[in-house]
Amino acid sequence: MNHFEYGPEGLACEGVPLAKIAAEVGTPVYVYSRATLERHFTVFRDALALAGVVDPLIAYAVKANSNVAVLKVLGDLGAGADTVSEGEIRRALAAGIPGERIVFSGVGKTRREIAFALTTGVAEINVESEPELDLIAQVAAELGVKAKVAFRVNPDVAAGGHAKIATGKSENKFGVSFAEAARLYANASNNSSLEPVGVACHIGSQITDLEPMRAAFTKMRGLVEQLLGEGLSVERLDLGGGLGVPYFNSPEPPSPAAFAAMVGEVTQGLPVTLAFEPGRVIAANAGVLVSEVVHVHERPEGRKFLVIDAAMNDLIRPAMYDAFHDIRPVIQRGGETVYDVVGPVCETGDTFTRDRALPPFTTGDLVAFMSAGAYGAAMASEYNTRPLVPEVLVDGDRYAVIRKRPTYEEILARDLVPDWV
Ligand SMILES: Cc1ncc(COP(=O)(O)O)c(C=O)c1O
Ligand SMILES: N[C@@H](CCCC[NH3+])C(=O)O
Repeated sequence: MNHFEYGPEGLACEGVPLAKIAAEVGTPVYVYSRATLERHFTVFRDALALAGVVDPLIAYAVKANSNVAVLKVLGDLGAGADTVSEGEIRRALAAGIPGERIVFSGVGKTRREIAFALTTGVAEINVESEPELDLIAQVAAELGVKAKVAFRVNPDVAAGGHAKIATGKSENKFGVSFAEAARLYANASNNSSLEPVGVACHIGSQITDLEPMRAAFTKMRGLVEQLLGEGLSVERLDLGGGLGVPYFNSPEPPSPAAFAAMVGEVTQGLPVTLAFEPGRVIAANAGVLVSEVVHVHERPEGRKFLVIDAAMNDLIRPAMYDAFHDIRPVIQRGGETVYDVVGPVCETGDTFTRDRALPPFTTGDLVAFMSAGAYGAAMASEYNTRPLVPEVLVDGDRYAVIRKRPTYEEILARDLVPDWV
């Protein structure tokens, strides 16, 4: 079931034409389908259940799309939250996701963030290095609490995909080395301020091949068995996120069912519960970015630029990772023209695509960037003082603005000019 389909009024999200949202909210605007978010989460959850994974913690990776309304849709279905900052923990809590379903990851958690996480009773703080373990123990001792920690282990497995988002090799900054994990786990078990609850791994994002995951998870299984064999208590194995999604021209990723079957095989009989941190697979294809054509600029040398009102600050994935997003006309039409699609920001990198065959456009036409629900709005900025792009959630025939576009007054009020300037 696809919730972004053409109807009589052009491309629609569920029952709401994107042209209607663009007219009422303005462009650029992110539009998300509640039904798709729910379907992606339940497909992931049901696939795990079918593969025999009992009672997993599915901690949605908040970084993919951190709007509180989106978190609430997922939280209401039982999702937990994988977070990487105090801000993300606060968002998850605001969406009603309880501390016991929150995982706190990240290589540079500060003293303040650790203290905040401990007071909210998160399910596990994923420890990424030995100095961090020491800091967590110190903060927990000061607060008089026992910190539940899991060790994020770097399995030294290459996951393929873009180098900027690979995390599972020992040259990357993430996680403690596989060789150190057992020693650190044992040390933590002897520290009265720490309660080691498990081990975790996450080898990268937009992974389209199950084999590196299988290799990493098999190593993690070995580690759990080793720890249990040493008489240590291990409750949870967190297998991270990273499952890829179809971006139209990309290699077809494994389905959640194939992923879950592989997980079921690798972890069969292991006496621990499993946790997962899926982000993109839940949110990417639940959202689009709608933008309006500002000009069509044709050079005498032949290149045609489609200048639109969205820019790299609104959707940075093409500029940052050379990512491909399918671009569709909101109103279908025939014919084909080859365009470079660019935004108004003064950087050559503000190019969404080059030499893309699209239907012919004129000023005022609307385009939709597909698969933009993950790492779209969440990575947006106000570069060039372009107001942060608004977000809309569609539910059947109705929609709500779930993040409003800031006014220029609000933007300017954040800058404080001291009286000595
Ligand atoms: C620790 C951790 N967990 C989960 C995720 C979510 O990844 P994805 O959106 O690829 O599922 C990431 C980002 O790659 C991450 O760094
Ligand atoms: N932001 C990246 C993914 C990074 C994953 C975060 N660990 C993207 O858009 O593809």
